[in-house]
Amino acid sequence: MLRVAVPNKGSLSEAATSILSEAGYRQRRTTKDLSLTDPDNGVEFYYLRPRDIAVYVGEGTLDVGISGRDLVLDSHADADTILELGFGGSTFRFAGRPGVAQSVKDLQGKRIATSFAGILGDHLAENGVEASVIKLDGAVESAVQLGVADVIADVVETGTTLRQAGLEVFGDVILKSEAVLIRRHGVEQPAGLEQLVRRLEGVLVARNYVMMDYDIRAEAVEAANAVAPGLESPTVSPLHREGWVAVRVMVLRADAQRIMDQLWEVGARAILTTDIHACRI
Ligand SMILES: Nc1ncnc2c1ncn2[C@@H]1O[C@H](COP(=O)(O)OP(=O)(O)OP(=O)(O)O)[C@@H](O)[C@H]1O
Ligand SMILES: O=P(O)(O)OC[C@H]1O[C@H](OP(=O)(O)OP(=O)(O)O)[C@H](O)[C@@H]1O
Ligand SMILES: [Mg+2]
Repeated sequence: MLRVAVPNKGSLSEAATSILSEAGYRQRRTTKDLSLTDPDNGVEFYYLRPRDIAVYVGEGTLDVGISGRDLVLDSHADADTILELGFGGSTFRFAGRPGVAQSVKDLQGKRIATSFAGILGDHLAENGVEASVIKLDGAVESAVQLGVADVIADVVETGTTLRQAGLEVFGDVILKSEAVLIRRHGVEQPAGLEQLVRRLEGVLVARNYVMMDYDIRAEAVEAANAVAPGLESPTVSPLHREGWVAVRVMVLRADAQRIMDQLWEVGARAILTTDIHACRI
């Protein structure tokens, strides 16, 4: 059986369970369950902290897992990203009281609080900066006010927590993160992984794309294809009405309205978009 690690708590937990359910896998009913077997799909799920998932997968104890890119890099786990999952997006950034520093270069000799000592240490070393790293478990934003650190390096999503603590980001984004599916580096592909990846890719496509149908005069099809070329090639079918065809094409959900406008401009009519429920590309 394929052994899959799933975040049990925190920001990634709910979205990880939803994407697996959408991909047709059984998921645990209560948050107290530590593991769950899905015999029909040949998969065992283990519910663990996402920081620990990087370690289990890196050690080869579990075949694959869902974690955050930042957590994987922070733990220096021997794991590769197989698939970016499109949720749990965040940035990892420096922040401090207004004016305290402009960039990482200003941090020589400073005290920096963080829960990501691995990423911070790597970043300081890359920039040739020596600073003292104060390792905290959470609520890092309070470290400045409470006087244990001069600045912090922390996960920033909306920036609300920073603002509440009277802090501002400074310097470049250290890392952009999102939830990722990981497996141990350099081992043979475990049985069942290909199916899991294909199913998850199917969910991502169904989430990110819509199906667009329209009617157009045959001579305008090329112009319409230039606007919406589809993933491979649009399906063009004859219509009963002479000189007209029906076209079916997948487009990015985020671009759908703009593409409908442009298709209309080149002569498309009866333009419809529909959700894709599930797919294999
Ligand atoms: N707003 C957010 N806050 C924290 N982590 C976030 C946020 N958005 C996305 N993430 C990502 O979630 C992962 C952290 O998950 P984890 O469960 O360890 O912490 P958490 O969500 O802060 O949970 P906890 O409540 O235990 O602090 C990281 O990959 C991080 O980048
Ligand atoms: O930019 P924002 O949208 O405010 O989100 C970022 C904050 O959310 C997380 O904290 P969490 O609530 O997980 O608490 P923690 O610091 O104790 O982990 C993270 O550590 C930041 O503090
Ligand atoms: Mg947290």
